[in-house]
Amino acid sequence: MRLSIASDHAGFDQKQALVGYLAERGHEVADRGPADDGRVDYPDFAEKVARDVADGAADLGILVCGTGIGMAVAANKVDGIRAVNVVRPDFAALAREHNDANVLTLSGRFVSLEENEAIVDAFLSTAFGGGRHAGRVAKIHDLERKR
Ligand SMILES: O=C(CO)[C@H](O)[C@H](O)[C@H](O)COP(=O)(O)O
Repeated sequence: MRLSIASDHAGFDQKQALVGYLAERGHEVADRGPADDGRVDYPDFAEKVARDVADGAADLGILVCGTGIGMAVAANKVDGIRAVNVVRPDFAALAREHNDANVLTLSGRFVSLEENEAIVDAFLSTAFGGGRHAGRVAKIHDLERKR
């Protein structure tokens, strides 16, 4: 799978670890930064990953900040993005199956790396269910045209 990943300073250590974790599992990983743990603003990095996904350069995106909340809020401002902030694996699977979520945002400060790896595994291994969910996802995108 082609993945785009980024963080802010609060998610940097886990982002670095996840890049290796995902590459070891055969994914093509585009690390969109930052390159060190210096203080940065999460919207700048959320936009990079969100645009990779929205433009089709990546299949799915992963963002890590302190809570994952700021990254989700920012990424969802890009048309076509359905970013979800997830702290448990079953929610990650449901976000893919029901919501066709295309960006996963993680907490680097409140969730362990091992837990986040399990969340990522669930997210990447679950397909969109379609069916009754497809019309609901289409209605989400109708909202973009009403902005
Ligand atoms: O946006 C966030 C909270 O919703 C992220 O967790 C950020 O990483 C956090 O705000 C960064 O905080 P800091 O005090 O500037 O390190």
